[in-house]
Amino acid sequence: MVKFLMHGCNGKMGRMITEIVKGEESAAIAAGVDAYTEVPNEYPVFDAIEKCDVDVDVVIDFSTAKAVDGLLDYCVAKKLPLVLCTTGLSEEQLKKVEEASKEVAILKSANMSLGINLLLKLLKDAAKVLAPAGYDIEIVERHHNQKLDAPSGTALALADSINDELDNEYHYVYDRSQVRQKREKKEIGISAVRGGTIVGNHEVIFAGTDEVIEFTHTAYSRSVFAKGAVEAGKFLAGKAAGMYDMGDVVGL
Ligand SMILES: NC(=O)C1=CN([C@@H]2O[C@H](COP(=O)(O)OP(=O)(O)OC[C@H]3O[C@@H](n4cnc5c(N)ncnc54)[C@H](OP(=O)(O)O)[C@@H]3O)[C@@H](O)[C@H]2O)C=CC1
Ligand SMILES: O=C(O)C1=N[C@H](C(=O)O)C[C@H](O)C1
Repeated sequence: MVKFLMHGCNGKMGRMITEIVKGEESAAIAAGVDAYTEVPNEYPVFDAIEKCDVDVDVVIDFSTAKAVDGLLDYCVAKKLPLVLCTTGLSEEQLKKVEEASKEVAILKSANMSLGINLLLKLLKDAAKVLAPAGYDIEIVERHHNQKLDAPSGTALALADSINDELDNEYHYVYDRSQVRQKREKKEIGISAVRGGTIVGNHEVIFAGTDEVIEFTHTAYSRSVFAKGAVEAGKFLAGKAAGMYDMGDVVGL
């Protein structure tokens, strides 16, 4: 039985994971951490990770970027593997994640769904053919009105996957209202829409002369992220220090 510490247990994702883990025979949530502790939970909940003294095997995190520094310190101190799903991390925090991964296993992924992780691969093939043929690349993401970060971590991961394939020669343009010139060839435009309860929608557009190819992924429920996170948690238990990704879990 793999015992999870659910970091951000009372948020939208934390609650979804709590429900999904109930149907698991090989995993359970042993403790939670959340800034919001005014609701009853089936497991002990702490209002700060430093206070958590429950024995666990893996930490699953869906919280907020400002909580990630303390989380990394805790995982390193307790030698705990970490499934890091929070998005919107700063450059400094990303470096801290790399440093921490020298001490513990860290699986960092902006999107735990199978569909997006497959798309990360498919886009490499598309970019290899379409970018040299002069197609412009644009990404549009849509999310609910409670989301803190923009653009989404997934949009950035999709752009990075394409850019890696193109020798990292492309730069990202987030706000065209400030760009008083025509689009450059080697740019990836990234636009964010926020509204209502949209769970998550990502479109990658390759626009050529008289031809457009679009890849679209839509999450209709947070369960696609939650199921991926639970699988990742089970996968990471007992793993050696290092950086892992969802490709390692789903075999991509
Ligand atoms: N990788 C993936 O597949 C996915 C990633 N995400 C990312 O996960 C994160 C959380 O998303 P979501 O669940 O929708 O957000 P929510 O805001 O619904 O949940 C976050 C929870 O974390 C709590 N929190 C705040 N500070 C701390 C702290 N110091 N320690 C522990 N918990 C804290 C919040 O409490 P309070 O509200 O009181 O501040 C809240 O309950 C976001 O960054 C989002 O982008 C989301 C979906 C999928
Ligand atoms: O905040 C969300 O809700 C989501 N965040 C992730 C991101 O920033 O990419 C993943 C998913 O799209 C939902």
